[in-house]
Amino acid sequence: MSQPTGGVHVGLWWRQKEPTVERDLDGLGEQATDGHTRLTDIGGGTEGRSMASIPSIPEYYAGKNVLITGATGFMGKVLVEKLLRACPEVRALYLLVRPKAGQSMEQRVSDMMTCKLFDRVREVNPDFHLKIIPISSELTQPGLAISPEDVERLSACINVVFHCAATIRFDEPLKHALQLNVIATQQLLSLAKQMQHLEAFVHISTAYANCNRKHIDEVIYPPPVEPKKLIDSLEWMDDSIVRDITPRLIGDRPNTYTYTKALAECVVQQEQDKLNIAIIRPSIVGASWQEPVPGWIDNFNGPSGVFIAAGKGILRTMRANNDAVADLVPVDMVINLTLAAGWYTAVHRPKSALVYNCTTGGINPFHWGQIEHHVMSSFKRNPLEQAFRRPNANITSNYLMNQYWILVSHKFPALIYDFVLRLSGQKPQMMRIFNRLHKAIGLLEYFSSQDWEWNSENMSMLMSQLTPEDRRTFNFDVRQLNWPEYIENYCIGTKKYVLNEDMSDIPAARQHLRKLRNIRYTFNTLLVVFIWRVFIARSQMARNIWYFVVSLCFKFLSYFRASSTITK
Ligand SMILES: CCCCCCCCCCCCCCCC(=O)SCCNC(=O)CCNC(=O)[C@H](O)C(C)(C)COP(=O)(O)OP(=O)(O)OC[C@H]1O[C@@H](n2cnc3c(N)ncnc32)[C@H](O)[C@@H]1OP(=O)(O)O
Ligand SMILES: NC(=O)C1=CN([C@@H]2O[C@H](COP(=O)(O)OP(=O)(O)OC[C@H]3O[C@@H](n4cnc5c(N)ncnc54)[C@H](OP(=O)(O)O)[C@@H]3O)[C@@H](O)[C@H]2O)C=CC1
Repeated sequence: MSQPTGGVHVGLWWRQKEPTVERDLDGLGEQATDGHTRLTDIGGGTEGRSMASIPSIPEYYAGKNVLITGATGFMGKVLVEKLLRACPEVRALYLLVRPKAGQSMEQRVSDMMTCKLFDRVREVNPDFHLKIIPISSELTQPGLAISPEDVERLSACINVVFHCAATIRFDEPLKHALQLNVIATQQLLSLAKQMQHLEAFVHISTAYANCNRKHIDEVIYPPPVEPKKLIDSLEWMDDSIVRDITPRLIGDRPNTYTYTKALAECVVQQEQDKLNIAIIRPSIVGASWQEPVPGWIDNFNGPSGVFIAAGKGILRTMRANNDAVADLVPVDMVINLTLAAGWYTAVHRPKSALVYNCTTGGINPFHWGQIEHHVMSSFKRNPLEQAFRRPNANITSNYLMNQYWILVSHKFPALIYDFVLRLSGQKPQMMRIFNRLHKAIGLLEYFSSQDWEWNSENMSMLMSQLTPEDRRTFNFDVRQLNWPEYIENYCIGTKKYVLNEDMSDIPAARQHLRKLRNIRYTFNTLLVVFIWRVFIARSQMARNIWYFVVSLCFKFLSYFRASSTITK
């Protein structure tokens, strides 16, 4: 297994080309209607082209057929919505979707379109669903399980591919993660090579694909192992052997997710001579910043589950470094950058794949300690319904301290709660919830306990290439993020969109927190009295101290009463 050494500096291409790419904003008006036809005729690179022929982003996507994988996922949905809303002239979106949980792929797509996320686009264009064409596909199957007719159809019409699908589970067995994150990517690239009018292939990776490095440039690093060799070797091994050798294979990466995403980048890079490729590497993708609504989020992944568990008062302690940068990036910014990168790749046709580290830490840093503070105060202002305890989570980098608080603040209350449930004839559940929570946060701690430095020059370069109008519509300027406001909206978003709680119930939720506070005070008082009673029953010294304190209090009281009578 070869260890990553240097990197292939594909990110430098733009710096050589930059002086030639100036925009003639006056020329753009002319392009609005026919920009796309001209672009499909361009043969490689922007050299020698009239600056006036560069369309804006919506102009570019006008009339285009776009293929999207992972459209039913968190980021895929935001991508579909934004494309439909900000590029209303896009011709069609072909979504590769699989049937799931007893639902056909058509049913899943039509359910997706009724979701709140699409309210804004529905207002502007109630018929937006006519532009969505679901294609049945199971990415883990040979040929992606796309029918020959669909392959023909896609080959004939697709102009841009966005590959978002992946398994993002940290505990995914290596064989499955490899199948979906690497082999499916390989198969999609083969399909892309058959597409006669393909202008850009955008692959969504992760900023943590190379988390075994502290400084990460916008380059594709040599893979930990040649993907083809690994695929061939794992093919004949049974699952238990693969499970046994997984830790050796992933080496200094924390999980199969980051490992297979690194391999996928290598697979994508191998095609860079034949296709126009962009690789987007977001860090920790969080709720939306502004669009389509602030705070939109629909899952428990990454920090969202942690915030919810803290807001419900379940999570009281977690291992994280207060001073480490929390590299969160809002989903709408990631999607804006993705669409802009698709445009740039198709219009400028870089000679090799460009990598965009889509991160915030280097430009507008915020730390886990600050996140903890703002999450807690936000949930105190806007509490979640039926909290288990008052929100009060603390992060610590000290292992022993964390174990102590797990015992005192997680396991002990869970035992008491389950005991009460048992007494009332119900099934105990709290310990089970805590065990799952501990598993989840155990998998996240790697990312919250250290920080990384990402170079994000390509992101800045891309921004400099946009017209002022596109910069507003496809805003990914992370300097504009106001973190406290963003975190507040994020917490409210988890309440509204993940837990489906009504904002009008906040007074009742506050009342519930007050009740919990009173229960806690009463419980603590009873506990102190109980311990003290046990103590003074057994020790003469404790009794002496007790009488001394009581007589002291009595003397003070008499003194204040006497002095207040004199002053009257
Ligand atoms: C105030 C403090 C501030 C400090 C705050 C620090 C935050 C520090 C974040 C770092 C974050 C790094 C992120 C790296 C950046 C990427 O590269 S992004 C990719 C991120 N990927 C993930 O986050 C996936 C992680 N999740 C997993 O691997 C798996 O879900 C887990 C955690 C192993 C759990 O597996 P499982 O026990 O099999 O559970 P799973 O089937 O996933 O879910 C079962 C149910 O529990 C729910 N659930 C899942 N997770 C949770 C959860 N965490 N809570 C509650 N319910 C949950 C599911 O929705 C599901 O519900 P149903 O559909 O059954 O109704
Ligand atoms: N979320 C994050 O914080 C980050 C995500 N990323 C990357 O962004 C991309 C999108 O992530 P995100 O939206 O959060 O992930 P989700 O888990 O929300 O979505 C994954 C998508 O992939 C699809 N998919 C999974 N397996 C298959 C399959 N066998 N056949 C067909 N489709 C399948 C899912 O479809 P289905 O609905 O059928 O399951 C779903 O649409 C991924 O590549 C991820 O690595 C990168 C950095 C951070």
